[in-house]
Amino acid sequence: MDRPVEPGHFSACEARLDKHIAGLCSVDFPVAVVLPAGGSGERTGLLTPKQFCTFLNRPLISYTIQTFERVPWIQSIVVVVAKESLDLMMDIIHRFHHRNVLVVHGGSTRHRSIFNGVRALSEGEDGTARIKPKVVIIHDAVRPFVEEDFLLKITMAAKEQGAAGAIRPLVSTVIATTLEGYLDHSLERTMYRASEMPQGFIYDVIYQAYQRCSESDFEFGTECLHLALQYCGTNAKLIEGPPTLWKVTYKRDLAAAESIVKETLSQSACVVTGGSAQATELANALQRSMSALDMEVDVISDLIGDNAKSLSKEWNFIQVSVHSSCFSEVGKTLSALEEADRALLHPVVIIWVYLNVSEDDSSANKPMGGEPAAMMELATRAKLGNILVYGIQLHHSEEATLWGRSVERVAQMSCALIRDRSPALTGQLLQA
Ligand SMILES: Nc1ccn([C@@H]2O[C@H](COP(=O)(O)OP(=O)(O)OP(=O)(O)O)[C@@H](O)[C@H]2O)c(=O)n1
Ligand SMILES: O=P(O)(O)OC[C@@H](O)[C@@H](O)[C@@H](O)CO
Repeated sequence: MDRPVEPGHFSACEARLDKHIAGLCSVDFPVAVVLPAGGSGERTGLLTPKQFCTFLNRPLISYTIQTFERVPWIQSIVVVVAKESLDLMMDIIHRFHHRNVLVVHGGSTRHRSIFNGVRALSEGEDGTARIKPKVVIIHDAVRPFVEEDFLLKITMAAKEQGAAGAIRPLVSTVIATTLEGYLDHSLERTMYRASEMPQGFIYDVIYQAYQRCSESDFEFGTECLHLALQYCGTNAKLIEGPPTLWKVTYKRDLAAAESIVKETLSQSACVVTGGSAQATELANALQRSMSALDMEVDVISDLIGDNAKSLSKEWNFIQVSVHSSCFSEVGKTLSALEEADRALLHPVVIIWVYLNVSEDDSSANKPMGGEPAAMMELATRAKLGNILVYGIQLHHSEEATLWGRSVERVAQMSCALIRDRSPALTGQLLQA
């Protein structure tokens, strides 16, 4: 059953098409994507199909959809899911504000699912005709890491050749076995490549290939490029892709995918000083220490005016406070991030660094302004909005060596909190 996601679906597509005509994109013909996501993910050993397994509070398929949504010359995305997952898929589209996505139900095999998706691009369930794309990209929904420039290569090659596919070198030798389970012979590895995704096709090529292929193809086949050659005489252009094209197949691949996303979120941080001299001194010292830890740090006084642009491009904020009533400063950053809906797709980190500048050493380890309970309350509210708030307290020292060590500890703790993004430590008051 087709589930048009929202009114204006095709008008949004036409708007994107206008962008092509305006020459703002290098692709001047309609392109659509089919994401087969109707499998059960048996090889993960998990009850939840891998495309719906979550990491960093989002299901795997949402990362893949987001990847394609960011490509301006792709008009629409068809997601093919099992009938029992239709409602879950609609909920994911709604929760993460995915647009230009059409959901159709899959089949008992990958080829059947893909054909359902391809067909939906030219005909509605009630048989009404739809504006079919010139090129259709087919990409497994469990391959979240694909770059726009490679998609462009595949798309342009498909337009020229009729079909194109991503390949990768084999990492293990392929051998032929006897019926008794012994080695028959090994294949010359340099003669072979692994067929990956994305693949691209002139729409009519893949549509006709599926119309002509056999039941055996539908039941046992795994290669769309083969169908194009076998049934349409279209020989695909093969393009070696980057190593990021791998497919989530086993449970460990989900952990690998989470690690890659965390790494992309942890490249930089923005230190907000509030303008005080001591906070700025600490921020500049942190910038030096954290850059030595491969974290690029920007230092600003506040998040208003021109500085507000940091809210829409940064995933990590370090708020340095020297006043006892410091919650209000973190509260302001929190409200600005919530207002910008910044944490919709990825968790945002706020590290609240309380620099105790009092001369009285006895106050060195007293809790920062306000009670830790208030800190925990603020962090608990923030976590509901996918914003992770951590606290670090340090005492300002005039003694250079002591001060240097404190700054280094804050830098290391901040990098660790940003890179790990653990919900478990939110609201904690750590001592540097
Ligand atoms: N009937 C099917 C089977 C698979 N797929 C999709 O095809 C892609 C690649 O297939 P694969 O990695 O084999 O996924 P599963 O079939 O789910 O995995 P398994 O073989 O471990 O069950 C996945 O996005 C999967 O959801 C599909 O749309 N319809
Ligand atoms: O074989 P699986 O069902 O694990 O996954 C599908 C893959 O085979 C497929 O994505 C590529 O080989 C390209 O055709």
